[in-house]
Amino acid sequence: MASTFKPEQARVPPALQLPSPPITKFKIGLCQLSVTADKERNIVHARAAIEEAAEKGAKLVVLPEIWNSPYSNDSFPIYAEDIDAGPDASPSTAMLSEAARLLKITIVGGSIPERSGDKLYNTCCIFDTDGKLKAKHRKIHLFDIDIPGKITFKESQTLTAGETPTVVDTEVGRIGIGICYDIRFQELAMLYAARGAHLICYPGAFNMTTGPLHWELLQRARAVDNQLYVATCAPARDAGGGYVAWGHSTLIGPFGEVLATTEHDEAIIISEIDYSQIDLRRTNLPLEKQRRGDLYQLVDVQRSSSQ
Ligand SMILES: NC(=O)CC(=O)C(=O)O
Repeated sequence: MASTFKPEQARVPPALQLPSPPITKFKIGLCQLSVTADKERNIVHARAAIEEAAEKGAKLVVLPEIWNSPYSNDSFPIYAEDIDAGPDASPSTAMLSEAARLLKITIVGGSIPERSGDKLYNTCCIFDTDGKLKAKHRKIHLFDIDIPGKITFKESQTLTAGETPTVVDTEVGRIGIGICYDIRFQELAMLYAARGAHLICYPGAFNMTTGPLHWELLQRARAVDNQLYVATCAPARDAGGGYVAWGHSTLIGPFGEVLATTEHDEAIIISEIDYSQIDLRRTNLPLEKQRRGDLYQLVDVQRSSSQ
């Protein structure tokens, strides 16, 4: 079969010059929240946590994956909101927008089940300091796994996968977004690095089987391979819930170092990000210059098809 693939067009250029965001040193707040079956309570609770993080100096606040609903295929259709239909149809994102505007902070709003037409997505909304919705990331890689006797979960029973990687320019830098299972796919993180991201945020809800072995390992791998910051935010553990989350929200630096983390209870992590560390580590280890583009290359499908 004839191929239309043109490697010379698809080649990813060396990592972009890092853009200069308005602030390069700031506090991030990771709100590891308890989530219940009561959506209204979840919204009020998330708002209080965002306010507390902002009070403690956070300029960027990150929420967990699926923070307004239990994490289950039965719940997704019931709790889903039509984000594009405006604040009345989406009380969860209306709250995030208002909080971002009033507190003048950037919010990476974890994720909620989104209804769009007859489809459901696992969607993260990013709000700017003026409360505007800057971007929406729909989980690209659905969590379909089967580890017999341990955990079987198939998000694809109810959810549709997103089609677009998301990189967004904010007051606190260029941020790439992934949701939970997206962290397992290193190409996505490489793509974000090539597009000049300073930070990748992964709202995520790993579980008691994969969490202990993979959660921190994957975060550190994404950070050290791409020499950027990685922030994750998980729900707090409910040992009696249907899906038991691993917790352990974390901030990783561009040298692969754990800068801040927590266990599985509710917590608000406040930690400092300093983007000068990215330049420092890229000078110490000039991986980008040493990459053997003559032997292997990453393909940015979107960029190559728009050329
Ligand atoms: N819940 C997820 O999307 C991912 C996860 O738990 C895993 O990859 O393990």
